[in-house]
Amino acid sequence: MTTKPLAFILDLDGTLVDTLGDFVAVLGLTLADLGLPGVDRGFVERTIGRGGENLVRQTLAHVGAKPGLFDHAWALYQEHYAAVNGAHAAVYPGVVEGLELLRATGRPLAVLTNKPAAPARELLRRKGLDGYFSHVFGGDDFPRKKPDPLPLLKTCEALGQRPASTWMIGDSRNDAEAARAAGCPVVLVTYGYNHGEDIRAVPALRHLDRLDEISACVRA
Ligand SMILES: O=C(O)COP(=O)(O)O
Ligand SMILES: [Mg+2]
Repeated sequence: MTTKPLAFILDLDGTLVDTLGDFVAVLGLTLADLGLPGVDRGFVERTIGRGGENLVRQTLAHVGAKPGLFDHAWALYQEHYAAVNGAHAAVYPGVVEGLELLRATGRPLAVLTNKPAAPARELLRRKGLDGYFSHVFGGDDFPRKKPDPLPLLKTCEALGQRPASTWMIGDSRNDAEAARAAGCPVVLVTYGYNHGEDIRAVPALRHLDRLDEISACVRA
């Protein structure tokens, strides 16, 4: 039996906000600066979710860049990301309604993303979502990122709740693996990015097509 949720941790990219367009634009600008060929949207969609550094590394390898370019590429990427952040991104349908439902439970909500904390907080602010969360943690707030359980355990600690009572809501097996290892029940949304694989194959308490379908889980 799953314990009643006393707190919620939500992923950002692919769960709250569709940021694929931002990643595509930022990588395009970064690669153009480096005189390298661009990458297609499908590649970006399959590769996001493990943090920006991983995305830049995978992209450089994908386009056959010479070794040793990472530091320069990462600096350019971060500069472009700060400028573009949110311009090609949209809050998914059902997210505001879902956050309202979660807020109405009176339980605290946190964001835990692999995106660095500064652009994550700025994106939430630009999209009007920042008011829902007591804590926002990014990929650079802890020594390890999801799918490692450490960031989830630290977020539970900050929320003052045991992992068994803290639900993780995410869009990828990264979130599910981190949650399982931390001991948090997991709910998965079906509309995000899951490394090109069907998220329904990943075990979860529930798979939601919209975040506001969470009402069926929290009402009981
Ligand atoms: O990889 C990223 O930058 C963000 O990923 P997440 O918000 O889905 O954790
Ligand atoms: Mg995600």
